Amino acid sequence: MSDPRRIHVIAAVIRDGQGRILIARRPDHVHMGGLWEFPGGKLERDEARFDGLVRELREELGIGVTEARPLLDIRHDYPDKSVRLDVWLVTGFEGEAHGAEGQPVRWVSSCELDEYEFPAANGPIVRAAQLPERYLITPDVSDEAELFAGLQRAREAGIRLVQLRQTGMSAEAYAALVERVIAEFGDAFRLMVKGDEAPGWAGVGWHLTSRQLRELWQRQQGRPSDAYRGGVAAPTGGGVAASSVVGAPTPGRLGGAGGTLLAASCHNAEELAMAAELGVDFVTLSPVLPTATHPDAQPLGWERARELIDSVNMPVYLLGGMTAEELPEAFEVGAQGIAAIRGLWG
Ligand SMILES: Nc1nc2c([nH]c(=O)n2[C@H]2C[C@H](O)[C@@H](COP(=O)(O)OP(=O)(O)OP(=O)(O)O)O2)c(=O)[nH]1
Ligand SMILES: [Mg+2]
Repeated sequence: MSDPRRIHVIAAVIRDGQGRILIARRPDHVHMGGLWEFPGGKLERDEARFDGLVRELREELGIGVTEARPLLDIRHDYPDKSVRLDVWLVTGFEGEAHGAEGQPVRWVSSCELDEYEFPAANGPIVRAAQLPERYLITPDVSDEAELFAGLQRAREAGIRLVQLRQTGMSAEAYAALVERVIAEFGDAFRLMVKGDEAPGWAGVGWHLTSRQLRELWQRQQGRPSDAYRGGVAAPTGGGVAASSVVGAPTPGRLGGAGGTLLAASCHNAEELAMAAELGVDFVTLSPVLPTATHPDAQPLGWERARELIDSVNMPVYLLGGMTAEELPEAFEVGAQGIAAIRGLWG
């Protein structure tokens, strides 16, 4: 991050009250010209990050930022220049956004982001813009009615990303349960499932255990990308769609294809590096704080979590002792948000 040749760029995912996101088209003659982007530009010498954000959005869109927080901080090396893309989520602003420098701008839904061509570095930014701040992992419950009641409460609480985690079930019983959840909740959730192979339901994502991550990473060495995504059906639309960023580096990439999310559970730098190489859409990192379910595990703590998040270019959900109260701190260390079982099970 301290490399003086790396250009520090502030970019903004601006979200309006209807959840639409503003994108702008870069002029033809500039670096990455003609591609769509999240508005922003180079931080000036000795300028604070938030001040740079405010200045850029005033210059480029004629708006005054009133509410914003860090969303994702990534590094990318283009052949001709290296950038740090310091991306903020802007949820409050004054004025009407317009292309103040004559550039075309467009408000689009998070799914529609997939239809636009962005610079190669933007894959994880598009994903971060599409993913919510809370990731619910379902607890083991004694009966299905309890599970469905909890999912209903989660839907009412605005939770949109859910991992159906039911341990001690046969693969067949689990698959039948997934189908009942899809039938009941449809597009209300972006559903992530566990299992030994990529799920075959349209739009349902696959959350790898760290053991599966390692195995897939080992098998993937020297293999063409997408070798393990066979059987994943085409997206139905709705919910958070994974994007296919044209021009993105594809080696080893598994995530995103066909609108299906790929995620992995990580606990250390090595697992994060494997997840990054596989090109997963997002990860959970745990345990951040001590938890009742894993009393023996050594928690990472906030500062180690910050360092680990800093080392990768993808959205990270912090897991382990998290509740909605920890969200501000999670954002502060650079996380996408929090993942939790009990902490989000209202
Ligand atoms: N603003 C923005 N820049 C991006 C994105 N993705 C991406 O790779 N970049 C790169 C392209 C450029 O090399 C750099 C941003 O520089 P810029 O040309 O927008 O800088 P600026 O607004 O300050 O303009 P200027 O000083 O060159 O006139 O970051 C993105 O989504 N938004
Ligand atoms: Mg700019």
